[in-house]
Amino acid sequence: MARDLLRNIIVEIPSIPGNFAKVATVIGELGGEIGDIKTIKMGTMSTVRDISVTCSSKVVLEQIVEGMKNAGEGIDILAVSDDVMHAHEGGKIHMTSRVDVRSLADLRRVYTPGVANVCLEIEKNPDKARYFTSIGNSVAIVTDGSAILGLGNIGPVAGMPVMEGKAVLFDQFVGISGVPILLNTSDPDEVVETVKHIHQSFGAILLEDIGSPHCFEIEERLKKELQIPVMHDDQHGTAVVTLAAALNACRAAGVDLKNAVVGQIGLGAAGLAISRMMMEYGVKEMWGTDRQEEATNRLREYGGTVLNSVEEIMEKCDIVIATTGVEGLIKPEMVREGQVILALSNPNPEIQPKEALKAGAAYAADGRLVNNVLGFPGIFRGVLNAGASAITYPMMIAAAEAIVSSTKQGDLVPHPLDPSVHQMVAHAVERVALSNHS
Ligand SMILES: NC(=O)C1=CN([C@@H]2O[C@H](COP(=O)(O)OP(=O)(O)OC[C@H]3O[C@@H](n4cnc5c(N)ncnc54)[C@H](O)[C@@H]3O)[C@@H](O)[C@H]2O)C=CC1
Ligand SMILES: CC(=O)C(=O)O
Ligand SMILES: [Mg+2]
Repeated sequence: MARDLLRNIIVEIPSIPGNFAKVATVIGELGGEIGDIKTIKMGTMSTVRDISVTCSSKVVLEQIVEGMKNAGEGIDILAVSDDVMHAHEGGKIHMTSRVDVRSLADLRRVYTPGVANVCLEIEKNPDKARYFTSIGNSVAIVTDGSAILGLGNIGPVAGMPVMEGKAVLFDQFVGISGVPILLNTSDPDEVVETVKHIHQSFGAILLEDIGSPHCFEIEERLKKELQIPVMHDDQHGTAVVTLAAALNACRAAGVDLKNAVVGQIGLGAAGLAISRMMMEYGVKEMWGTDRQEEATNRLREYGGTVLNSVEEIMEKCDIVIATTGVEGLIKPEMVREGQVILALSNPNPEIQPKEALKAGAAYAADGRLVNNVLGFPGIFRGVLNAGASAITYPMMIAAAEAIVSSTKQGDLVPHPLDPSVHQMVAHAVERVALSNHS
């Protein structure tokens, strides 16, 4: 069952050994999953803790809160807060200046008249914009809102929290300024024209949550027509991280990914790119299914094999990847002993990893774990550092291998908050980009 309701429960617990364990047990027994626990006050009589809890519904949440209150004498619930909505109040990003203006001399240096000399220098030598402006460190995060996570075509404004989220990750993980651009058109001609008109403000373009099939034409045309890197993250960022997860699973099982039978359920933006990446890496048996014929035709065009149903993929493949946006599409009885199941749809996977493991899978993960956050920050840092004009398959495979080398033994992927993974990806991509120049 999906546990996508996240709340923070602030609880005061009398300082008696074993009291916290009672509270934690009640949460688990009533279907809640404990995330972060912060100690707000440690007193002699009582301790106040902020416990983040995910559960499946408001009814379950009420039962958990009631159960916690009754877990022991003196236990008091001080507040139940919606931390997620709270974190979004006022938006998550803000443009700030890198220089202080404290004196008239500062003003004249960073603005008029001083700035004019810099403008003329760039006019004489446009390449200098990379050094004297923020352009070379800025990436446009472009969406039309047509495939926001697995929520469907909810429009670009409703998708803004996702774009702001990507901008936060760019900033915090690799120091890139990500600028959301919301387009009120999905027409490929209009999207391409608009991005072409604004691209000079940026060092690269990240396309996000643009649905299939129009995402394919948009990305291909922009890649051809612009001299800066363009990447649709749902396609290639996801493919890089999925390749890394599959390589790690195979490494642990002692098999060669190239000889494994890989099945892809859902051949939209993410699924087709994952299949292409697997074949590019050398996977010989790449099988896929989709409810839309035009999607399966595309897999055939790239050299993959089409199967007729989700059941058939589950029956025949060693590694199964799902990117359909359909919660619960994979039933536990379809899982085969020893299979690797990557159910990557957000916000809710095709099968919960715990259910898949219980049904016999050797490894299982969802889209929270195997997520393009492990790829896109380092990939863009790498190409911006190198001044590259495109993101290529060799760069993406190097990025996947860097993710593999950053993974601790026994894990499928590294922790996204481990800063070294983003640095490793960036270095790997930059190295390949620079070797292409020489
Ligand atoms: N974990 C991660 O890093 C990422 C996860 N995703 C997730 O993948 C999902 C799909 O995203 P996109 O590929 O961008 O969307 P999309 O709309 O381009 O593709 C979805 C595909 O699934 C197919 N599909 C839907 N129901 C199906 C069914 N019952 N059987 C077979 N095929 C079916 C559709 O026909 C379509 O081709 C979303 O939930 C998204 O959150 C996407 C990108 C990254
Ligand atoms: C992670 C992501 O990009 C998605 O689910 O669409
Ligand atoms: Mg996305």
